[in-house]
Amino acid sequence: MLTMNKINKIYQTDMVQTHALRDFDLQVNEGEFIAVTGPSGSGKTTFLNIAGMLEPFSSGQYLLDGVDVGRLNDNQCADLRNQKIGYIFQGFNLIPDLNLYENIEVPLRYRGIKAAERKRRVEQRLEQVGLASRAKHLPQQLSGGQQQRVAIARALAGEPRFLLADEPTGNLDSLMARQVMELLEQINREGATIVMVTHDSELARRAPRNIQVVDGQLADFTLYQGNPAAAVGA
Ligand SMILES: Nc1ncnc2c1ncn2[C@@H]1O[C@H](COP(=O)(O)OP(=O)(O)OP(=O)(O)O)[C@@H](O)[C@H]1O
Repeated sequence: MLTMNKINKIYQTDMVQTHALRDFDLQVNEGEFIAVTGPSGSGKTTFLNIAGMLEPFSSGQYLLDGVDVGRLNDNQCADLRNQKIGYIFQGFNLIPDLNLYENIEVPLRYRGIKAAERKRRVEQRLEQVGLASRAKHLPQQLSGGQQQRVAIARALAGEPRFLLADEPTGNLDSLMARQVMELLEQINREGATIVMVTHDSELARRAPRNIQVVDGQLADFTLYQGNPAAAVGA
């Protein structure tokens, strides 16, 4: 589904150059659920943003379902992203003037989904994250954890085949974090491929595949649970 070959990302700011990803290689197969861990500043968010086509890379090749992302223009990138990718942002990215219902509905409008289907999806996802009674509330009227759940509902409403999540449980207590993890596991069983960045080692261990980013590269250590054969490339 996703193949990255020798991806490099260099940020240039004033006098400072940061090599955030170095010859980054990764293959993600359809239906996988991968947890990404690693030290702060090691490049996890950069990798996720590039995978989600939210920022360009400096060199290398990124194939998504066989499409060479580096050859697409901005509009083509946006189309592909809309079709295939859901993204749960670290900072929620909710629109402050819209209520919860509207926040979840916005990306569905962009995709041209009809009103009745939009209503069905928004209500289903609000229910699923336990916020159905808050549909008319504005984001500022919610706690950080509740806003995080809205951001998750918004990503899931798009029914993406490929879900990228940056610290989706970062603002949640441990009970809510487990519930979010169960939600992601359910979405994964329903067919979505998931890549989740997390600092929570307990949650990471629940994912069938763990990868670690260190200094902009995949660490040699890559732990596979439940499928030891995969660890040796079999
Ligand atoms: N927009 C940017 N401009 C310049 N440098 C950046 C930018 N974004 C990230 N970096 C740098 O790239 C490196 C990797 O950052 P990144 O956010 O990908 O790390 P991370 O592993 O997600 O960190 P954390 O776990 O703290 O969120 C860091 O050195 C960071 O300072």
